[in-house]
Amino acid sequence: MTDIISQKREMRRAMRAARLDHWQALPQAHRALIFGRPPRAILPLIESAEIVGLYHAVPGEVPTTRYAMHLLDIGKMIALPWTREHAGPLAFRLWTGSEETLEKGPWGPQPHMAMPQVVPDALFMPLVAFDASLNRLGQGGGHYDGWCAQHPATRRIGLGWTVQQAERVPTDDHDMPLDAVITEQQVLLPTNERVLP
Ligand SMILES: Nc1nc2c(c(=O)[nH]1)N(C=O)[C@@H](CNc1ccc(C(=O)N[C@@H](CCC(=O)O)C(=O)O)cc1)CN2
Ligand SMILES: Nc1ncnc2c1ncn2[C@@H]1O[C@H](COP(=O)(O)OP(=O)(O)OP(=O)(O)O)[C@@H](O)[C@H]1O
Repeated sequence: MTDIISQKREMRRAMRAARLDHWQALPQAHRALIFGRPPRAILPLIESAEIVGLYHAVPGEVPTTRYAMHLLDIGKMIALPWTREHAGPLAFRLWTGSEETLEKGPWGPQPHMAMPQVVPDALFMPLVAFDASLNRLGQGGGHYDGWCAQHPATRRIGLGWTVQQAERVPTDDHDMPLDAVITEQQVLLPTNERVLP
């Protein structure tokens, strides 16, 4: 086991716990409201996108329900992660925005296999941890890493709570930095510019 792998494992453990604690402390009705719509600062990353990728949040993750509704309202198509099996590669399939059109997948609700597979032009990704250099730590399955490596033109936007910011996320050669991170307190951009959401 290389040092980076064990550092990532330890950071994942600590940050998953911090993420869940933070989420649990928020009143349920407030969680989704905090992330109402993508902040102005990231509009350049999504304005020309026809298809925007989101995710179906699990406990602890930043909720995406309001983003989904907003993106549909402004005429975007939205897509969600889809995998055939646990270890399977990640794909994206279109989503109508209705919970009823989702079915049970290996990792949770996902679009039906009959929905068209698409390549989102911009992708909102759940984070386990991030840092000021826009490095991302995910679940460790390599799902997003693999997909992003094959689709480098897709803009990568991380969603996380401020408590998930690390001093420095350990990185491998395959890790691709994000184009932006949105938290409940700020938007992090590559220039280290800090703006309010
Ligand atoms: N909401 C959501 N959807 C997603 C992801 C995600 O992180 N969040 N994914 C992101 O890739 C993909 C699914 N991959 C996942 C990989 C691992 C775990 C997970 O929960 N892992 C275990 C720990 C596994 C380990 O450390 O060995 C866990 O947290 O208990 C979840 C999803 C696609 N869909
Ligand atoms: N582009 C890639 N090509 C081949 N293997 C990769 C690639 N990206 C990641 N992997 C492999 O996937 C596994 C998980 O990588 P890593 O620990 O960086 O996960 P992560 O970024 O936290 O997770 P995820 O990408 O699922 O959000 C590692 O074994 C890594 O070698």
